[in-house]
This record gives sequence, C-alpha cells and structure tokens, in this order.
Amino acid sequence: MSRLIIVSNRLPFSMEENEDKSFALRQNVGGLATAIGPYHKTHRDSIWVGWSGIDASEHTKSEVESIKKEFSDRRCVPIFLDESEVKGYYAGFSNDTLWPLLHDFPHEANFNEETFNIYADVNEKFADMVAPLIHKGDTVWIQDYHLMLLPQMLRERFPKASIGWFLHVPFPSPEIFRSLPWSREILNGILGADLVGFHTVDYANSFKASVKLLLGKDVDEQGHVELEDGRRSTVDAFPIGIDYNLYRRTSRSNLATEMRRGIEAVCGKRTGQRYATSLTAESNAATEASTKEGAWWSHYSREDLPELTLARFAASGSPKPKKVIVSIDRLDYTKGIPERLRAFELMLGKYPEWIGHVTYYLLATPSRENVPTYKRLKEQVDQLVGQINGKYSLLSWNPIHYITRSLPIKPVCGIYAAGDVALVTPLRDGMNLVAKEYLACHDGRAGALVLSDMCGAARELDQAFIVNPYDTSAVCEALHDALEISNEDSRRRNIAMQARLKFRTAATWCTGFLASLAQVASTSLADKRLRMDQRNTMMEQWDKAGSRLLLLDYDGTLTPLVRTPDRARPTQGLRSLIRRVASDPAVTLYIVSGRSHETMGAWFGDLPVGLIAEHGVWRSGYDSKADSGTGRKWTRLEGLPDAAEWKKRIEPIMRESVDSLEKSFIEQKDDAMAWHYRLSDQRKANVERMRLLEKLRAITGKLGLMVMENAKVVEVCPVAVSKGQAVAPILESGDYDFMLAAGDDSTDETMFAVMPENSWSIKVGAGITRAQSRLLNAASVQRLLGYLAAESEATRA
Ligand SMILES: O=P(O)(O)OC[C@H]1O[C@H](O[C@H]2O[C@H](CO)[C@@H](O)[C@H](O)[C@H]2O)[C@H](O)[C@@H](O)[C@@H]1O
Repeated sequence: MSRLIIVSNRLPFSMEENEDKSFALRQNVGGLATAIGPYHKTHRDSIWVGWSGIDASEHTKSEVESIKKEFSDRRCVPIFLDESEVKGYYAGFSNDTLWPLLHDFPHEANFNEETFNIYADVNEKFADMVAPLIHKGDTVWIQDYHLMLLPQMLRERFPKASIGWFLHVPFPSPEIFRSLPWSREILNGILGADLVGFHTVDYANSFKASVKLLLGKDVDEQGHVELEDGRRSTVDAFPIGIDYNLYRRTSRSNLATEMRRGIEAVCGKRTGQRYATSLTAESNAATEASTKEGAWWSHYSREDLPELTLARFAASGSPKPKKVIVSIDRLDYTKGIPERLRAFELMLGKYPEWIGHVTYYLLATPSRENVPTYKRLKEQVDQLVGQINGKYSLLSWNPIHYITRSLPIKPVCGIYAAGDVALVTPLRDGMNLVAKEYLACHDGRAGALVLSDMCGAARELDQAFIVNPYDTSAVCEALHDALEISNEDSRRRNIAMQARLKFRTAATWCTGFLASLAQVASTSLADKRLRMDQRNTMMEQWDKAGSRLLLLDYDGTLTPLVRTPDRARPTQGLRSLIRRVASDPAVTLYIVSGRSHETMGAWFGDLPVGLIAEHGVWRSGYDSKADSGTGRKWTRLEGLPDAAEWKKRIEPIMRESVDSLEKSFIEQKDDAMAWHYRLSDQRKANVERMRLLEKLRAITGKLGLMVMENAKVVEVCPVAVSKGQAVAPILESGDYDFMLAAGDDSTDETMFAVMPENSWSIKVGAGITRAQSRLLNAASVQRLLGYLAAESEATRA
C-alpha cells in the first residue's frame, strides 16, 4: 500500500508539560497544520515527520519514550534537536538568513557559514529519520524553507521515490537570491524533488530564473528542468486556500457573535443594548457638550491645541457612521505594521471627520521575542500606537485597540466579522490567509478588504483595494475609500472573490498538489524516453514494412511552440524533411492538427501528405495523381452544429476576455474559436482563463460544443470532434505493417487511444500520457524523421 509521508519543521501537535510533570499534546493552529492537518487526520495511511520542539537531553529516557508514544498514537514521528541544533538550524539559518532573504529583506539576512553547516546537518538528520520509513510506491511531501536540502538528500538514497516540496513563503528575484553564498546548494537541494511548488506564478518564475542564472539550466514552458541524472523536476504554482466553511460557520457561532456585538457596542455602532457601555454614553455626552457654547475646551485656542480642535470637530456633528477597522498579524517586520499605523495616522489627520468614528482593532501577536530585530519592532509598534492614541483620543474614544495576546479561532472570527474594513498590508507575504479568512467571515455581508500588492493573496483577490504597503498616502486613500464604500458595492466586490475561495480551499490545494505530484512522478521523462535499443527495433520494423503510416501532430511536435500562431509557419528545412519522408511510395503521412484547414492547405497543400485540420473537422487525403501540388479537396465532418449560429453566443464571451487581458487574442477557424494568452502577463492570464472557462462551460454543453485547454489556449469546438475519431478510419482502411503517431498535447491523446497494439505512439515533452514512448521536443522528432527518411532512401538506392 502506498502512503504519504509529510515532512515539515514542526509537527501538527506540540507537547506541553503539565504541572504534575506529565505530557499532553496540543493541536497547533499555524497555517501549515490547518492546511494539511485535516488530510493527515482523515488519511490513515499518512504519517507526519517533524521536530518535536523538545530537547531530548533535558528528559529521561523513559520520558522520551512516552513522548514518542504520544506522537506515534497520532501517526507522527518526532525528531529531537538539541540546543545548538535549534540555534543553528532554526533560529540561525532558517529564521535569521532564509526568512529575511526570501521576503526581500536582504539587509536583515545574516550569512554565517556555521549556521549553514548546522542547517545542512539537521536536514541530514531529517533524511536519516525519513529514509527508513519510505517503502516502494510511497510519496514524500516536504514543506517549506527549513528543509530545502532534504529533497536532494532523499533523492540520493531513493532515486525512484516520488518527492514533492512546497514553499510557503515567497521566492525572491534571482538578484536577491544569488547574494546567498550557498544559493546553488539550496537550488540543487530543492531540485531533488519531482514537483517544486510555490504559492504564485511570480514566485515560480523567480525560482526558474534563479535556476537558469545560477545553475545554467533551462526551464521549459511547462516548468520542466532536465537534470543530469536523467530525471526531470517540474516547477509550478499551487495557491493555498482556507477551510472557507469553517471560517464562515465560526463567524456565526455564539461566541464570535457576542464578540462582534461587543466590539460594535464599544465603538458606538450599537447602542441601547446590553453591550452599550459607559464609554458610549460618555461619547454621546461629549458630542452633546461640544456642540454647545462653553464646552470644556472652548477657552483653548486652535493654535495652542490643534488636536483638541480636531477632537471638537470630530465630536461636533460629523455625518460619518461608526466604523471598525481590523488587522491580525504575527509581530514580524514583513507584516508592515508600523507602515500601516502611519497610514492610519495620516488618514485621521487628512480626514478628521473620522475622528471619534472609526476604531482600529490591531491584533499583533509578539513572536521571536529574544531576537533584537523583533524586540525593536515591538517597541516601535508600542510607541506608534501610543503616539496615535495620545494624539487623537477623545475622552470616550481611542483610535486604536491594541491587543498582543494570541486568540483562538472563535474570538478571531468575531473580530473579523466586526471589521467593516480589514487592513492587510504586509510588505511581503507568501500568501496571507488573514485576507481570505476575513472574506469568509463576511460571506453574504459587506466588508472591505485593503490588501497589499506584495502578498500572494493579491494575485487572486483582485477585487480588493490593492495597495503598495510602502506608499503611506496610497494606503491612507485606500483606507478612506474602503470606509466610504457602500454596502452594496462592497458585497458585489466580495462575491467574486468569495466564490473563488469557496472553490479553492485548503483541501483542494492539498489534493491538487498531490495529484500533480503523482502525475509528474509517474511521467518522469526518464520513464518512457525512447531508448536506443527501441530506436533500433523501430528502424528494423520500418525497414521490413511494406506499407507505413505516420500520423504527426504539427504545433509542438513537428515544430516548437512559439509566441504567436503565424510564427509557427514551417521552415524550408522542415518542409523538405516532410517531403523526403513522404516521397517514399510505401509511406502514407498525415499531418493531424488543430489548425484551420486554410492554414494547413497554405502551408502543406503542395506536399505529398494527407491533412487533418481543426482537430478532425476537416480532412484532405493525398492522391498523388489528383493533388499534383496545388488545389486540395477538403471534406468537412457531417452533422456539426452551425458555426455561424453558435459563434454568436461564444464570440462575445471570448471578446470580454480579450478586452480584460492585454495581448490576448482570438484565433478564428471555420468550426472552432481559440482564445490565446501566451503573450499576456501569465498571472493575470490565469485569473482570466478561470473566468472564461467557467462562463464557457456553463453554455457549451447545450450548444453541442466542448471546451479544450491546450498550450496557452482555450478553444471551443464541436463536441463530436477529435483527432482520434479522425484517424480511426485511416487506421482501419489501410493494411499498414508499420504505424506511428506522435503528438505533444491532450488532443493527441485521443489519437494514441486508437492506435493498435503493435504500433508506435510517441508523446513529445512531459505530461501524463497513454503513449508508450516519449521524445524530448520537436527537434528530437525531426531527428527521428531524418533517420527514417535516410533508412528508406538507403533501401531504395
Ligand atoms: O494540433 P496542433 O498542430 O498541435 O495545434 C494545436 C494548436 O496550435 C496552435 O497554437 C499553439 O501553437 C502556437 C504556435 O506555436 C502557440 O503560439 C500557441 O500558444 C499554441 O497553443 C494554433 O494556433 C491552434 O489553433 C491549434 O489548435
């Protein structure tokens, strides 16, 4: 039975010592434990290996044994690290070198050979612990920056194991990453994995660029890196989601509701209820007093006490409703808390009508408190909060409620739910789940999200108020706009984002990554690559055969994929190669393509080949007498839906995508339409692609059409069409004793499916396939055709 072995720095449980010196396990609530924990819990064949958080030297042997037993009852395998290992591997290289570097804070990164060596030793310790657990067929999924060397260490021990690695933080540009003296070791370590995952396409691209720059290895369009040992590693993006329903549900729980109402009462949003506090009464009194001549501060002059003037203004009849801003972070310099506080301060100064009307609940949980940078940050935040509260507080109102405790999920959801605005402005963040959790807690309700452009979540939550967190005035304006937005507009913006979050959850992230890992590991290029002995067998069969059939796809198979469809026009070299192969009277060669029949006719009409166009809608056999080089006879598949009619429905939908995504365009064919996005910003393209697919899938079924996805293209064509159905009659009609089909994409799989048992089927490039062999790229296909042509010519000579 194959199992999943999850490996991460920390386990999903922590051991706590009770007063009576006994031990108990407590469930961790961090992002990783929350995302993968449910999978681990429900898949009883999975085990989790990680640091126990305990120094074994501080415990007796029997204590250590009972700790191990506690963990093993929960299918966890604890690793014990001593004080110097924790210092070098965790506090040192992971937190003091990699963390700042990966978050674009190179000036905070310490490069220390000693801590790097300890980091490598601890990764080796993990490898020693994991290796004996791996059985044939198992999958190992390694998590995060603490274990960047581990994939390669395990690969050396298990060349055929299926290994995945995922980074939960950003990956920086190669210019930043290269400053790490051990950058090459780290890259090689990661490439030990079959699948390398990141939260966003941007991070994946930065990694690929680093591989190119620092290792000199090419990464192809599909994210494949070919490695010296004949393996291939695949790089891709897998944005992590949340358990949407859990947050939605919890935000409506009794405790969260109490919490929300309490906050609303304190902030003056709710009066006349049991939550109405003396503060609210005091606030009302202040408002009343300030409007009367002779209020208590009236003898001060504006010049003397401008802030009192503001206070007076605030209390004296601003039409603003009461509003709540919330933010929840770990106190880390990447979270941009001081920058955010300055923006809030600026907003109170620039829009004084909010004074007394907006309250900011700032939850900032201190972490790594013994590290000087973090200590300084805490002092800075304390000081800024004090400064703003000192400057703007009224008798009955404080601008900021500053909470440094760590709260459990229910009160957290209550705080999210109370927030009219969430201010999520990290300077850098891999994903940022707070933004997603806030939206889940506002399901069906208004609530505005101000979101930093510097976090992974901004790539998905594009209806938020997106800001540059370093730009204080931009954050100030966005905050003001978010406070002003109508409930209707806010709900409208949220709907699209919430739909996405419901659909892409933590669970789908987990299963999506594992499904991709299963796919890439099983289709590793080395598995099926056409070996030399197989080539020799092929040549012998070719030689002996009296009647040979070649079915060759065009784009990506006979010619490489290029920027635009018209640039893929065949070169003279390719045309003469095709002519050489097809001139043999014993050879029947068909080019089987998704291209329009006009293009196929124009490019290959004069060659001695049969043509199949638009994935099988159009067919033109080759008759050496009739087709003496020019005019071609084409037959169209019968019974297809009227293209002019269905295009009226499909074209406007595709046009919307063209309008929304720069550099995308439509390719028209007689019986198909294709939306191309190869030239566009791939991050935006992915979002638009998802939208388009959803819209198309909602109507194509009814119209007798289907949606196909291929290399940077979404195509709509009649449902009955496939290359497989197009070539089946050719295979049946001829009496061929050599048959070969080659193709690079999913449309070619239908062709492989109908190939008889004693034939050759070749997948070009990577990806799951039913073909029995694989060639690297179009150049390898051309080389193979060259050998076949030469073999025929030699026999005929
Ligand atoms: O069946 P094929 O011969 O593989 O044709 C499939 C599609 O090929 C063309 O698009 C692809 O190639 C372009 C040129 O390299 C590239 O720019 C594009 O991104 C690819 O998707 C063609 O334009 C489509 O109509 C075909 O369906």
